[in-house]
Amino acid sequence: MTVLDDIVTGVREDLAERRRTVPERELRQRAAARGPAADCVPLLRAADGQPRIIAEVKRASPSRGPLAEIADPAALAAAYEKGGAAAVSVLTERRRFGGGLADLDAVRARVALPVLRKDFVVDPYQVWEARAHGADLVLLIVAALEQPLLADLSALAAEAGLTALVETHDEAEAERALAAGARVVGVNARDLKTLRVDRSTFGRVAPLLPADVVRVAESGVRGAADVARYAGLGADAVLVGEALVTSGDGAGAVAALTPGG
Ligand SMILES: O=C(O)c1ccccc1NCC(=O)[C@H](O)[C@H](O)COP(=O)(O)O
Repeated sequence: MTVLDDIVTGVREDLAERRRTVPERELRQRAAARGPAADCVPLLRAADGQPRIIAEVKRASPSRGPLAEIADPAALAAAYEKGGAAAVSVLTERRRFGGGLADLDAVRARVALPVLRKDFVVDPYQVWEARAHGADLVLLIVAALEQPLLADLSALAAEAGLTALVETHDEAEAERALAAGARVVGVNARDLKTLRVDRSTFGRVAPLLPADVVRVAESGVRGAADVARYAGLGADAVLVGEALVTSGDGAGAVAALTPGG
């Protein structure tokens, strides 16, 4: 079993439990009551050659184990906002990342920025759940989804008013993301089988993406030099987790990623 399979198995078990407590129709009502989500495409497009920073609330990970005690995720998100982040990503997967919907609720209540629900979305229920809890964006991982389900979840995200960040790891997955209608495509440098980070992945995959697609470089960003290199390769936005949560200064660490920005 791959790490991804293992994570998704746990996600499905946790999801079954939540579904017993909160029916999907209630989530749809709560999503509708939220009103429109942020229009994320323009907000994530690079401006004047400066990529946007998507700053992540990440407690732990399969590749690195526990990363940081985040006692107050809302305060961390507010620090990211102060430092100039364009959006906040919140990992809501519980078993391997230590996250949860409570983190999403707390962050949503504190910041005005677009918020990404970062999870392993494999069921329409999770899309409604994302919007019901105030997310503006939802992650769809191509490697975790057969093409018809990827297309269905992309369409459902749009119906729920969410922007889908469709995550890819190679050229074939980029083709699948585009075929599913993605307008925001992530290229994740972390291989989901080995968990190794290969920062050359973005340079191979991004040229396949049309100019009107927002390109997001994900994972393994250690500092401003990595951000600048991704900017040179055409990244609109860069998603950063570990380097920020381990910095001890969320605002300063975000600001330092784009020193000229
Ligand atoms: O972070 C992991 O170990 C991981 C393992 C398996 C699937 C996903 C994983 N991470 C999710 C992410 O995509 C990252 O949290 C995100 O891109 C930020 O990465 P980093 O800056 O390297 O923390």
